[in-house]
Amino acid sequence: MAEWLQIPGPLLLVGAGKMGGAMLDGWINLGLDPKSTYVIDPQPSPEMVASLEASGVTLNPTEMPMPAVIILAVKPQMADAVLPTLRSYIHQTLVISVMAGKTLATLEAGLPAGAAVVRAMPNTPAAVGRSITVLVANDKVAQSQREIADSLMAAVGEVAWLEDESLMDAVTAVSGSGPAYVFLLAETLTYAGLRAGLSADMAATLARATVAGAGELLHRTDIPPAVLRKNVTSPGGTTAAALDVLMADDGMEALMIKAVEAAAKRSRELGS
Ligand SMILES: NC(=O)C1=CN([C@@H]2O[C@H](COP(=O)(O)OP(=O)(O)OC[C@H]3O[C@@H](n4cnc5c(N)ncnc54)[C@H](O)[C@@H]3O)[C@@H](O)[C@H]2O)C=CC1
Ligand SMILES: O=C(O)[C@@H]1CCC=N1
Repeated sequence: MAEWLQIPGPLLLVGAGKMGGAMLDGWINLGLDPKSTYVIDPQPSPEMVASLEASGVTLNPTEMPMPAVIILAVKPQMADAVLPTLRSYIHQTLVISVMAGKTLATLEAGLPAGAAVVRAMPNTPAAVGRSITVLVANDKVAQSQREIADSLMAAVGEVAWLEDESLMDAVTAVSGSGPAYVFLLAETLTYAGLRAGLSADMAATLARATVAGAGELLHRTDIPPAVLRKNVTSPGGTTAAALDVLMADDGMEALMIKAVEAAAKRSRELGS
């Protein structure tokens, strides 16, 4: 096992859906020991069942050793039902919740007194090692547990820590939900290509390669996105004509501000 993925005991994932599954895929691919990895999920997808069987991870164990780490990746609406069921699995255990909106105080209230809790907001590019996760810890988290949380999330991408938990709603709205905005860009570019006369296949291929290529360029250089945009834009050219539309007063910036505000508001609502 790679040194950065060494967990001092079993890992239990509660909720192996899209986000939990993406992280687990990343960890298993990067050497997490499947024999010390357990999943609780009453309704896993057939693909998840097949993937767990293939990797040797135990699904819905009837008994298991006390976990060192629990990853909580059920829907926020399930928190009240699920948190009490975890009490018997918690003894010097680090609980990492990725649930949108659910605050450290809410999580602490549902867990045994003194539980070490980290709230994390990853995103689904974790499945390919390209997540960005923001974490915030309660005051029961030991330095060694902070390092475990950091290692797990660093194994699937970039990591940043916050001191001010109130910023997690904005984080969720920007990077937690953000991949969906980018996928929507690929979808809408495809549709626009169709409307411009391309075949469905050609439009989808061009849109996918363009979004992926532009993302890769952004990833591989420190050049600010505004400069990369200007590098595409010849004065009086085709891009400038499109950007006149996209950068109008009611264009992408105004829309994105509204979208991020809506997501942050929903995050706050899910927390209450
Ligand atoms: N999907 C995303 O991009 C991100 C999701 N999150 C958070 O991750 C959490 C999960 O979201 P998704 O994976 O998208 O949802 P999902 O619906 O794909 O996965 C939830 C999983 O929980 C399982 N589940 C339901 N009841 C359960 C129980 N009692 N015990 C154990 N498992 C149970 C379901 O069968 C399902 O497989 C949410 O709290 C969400 O806020 C955070 C960051 C990004
Ligand atoms: O849509 C949601 O609520 C979750 C949280 C961030 C991404 N997906």
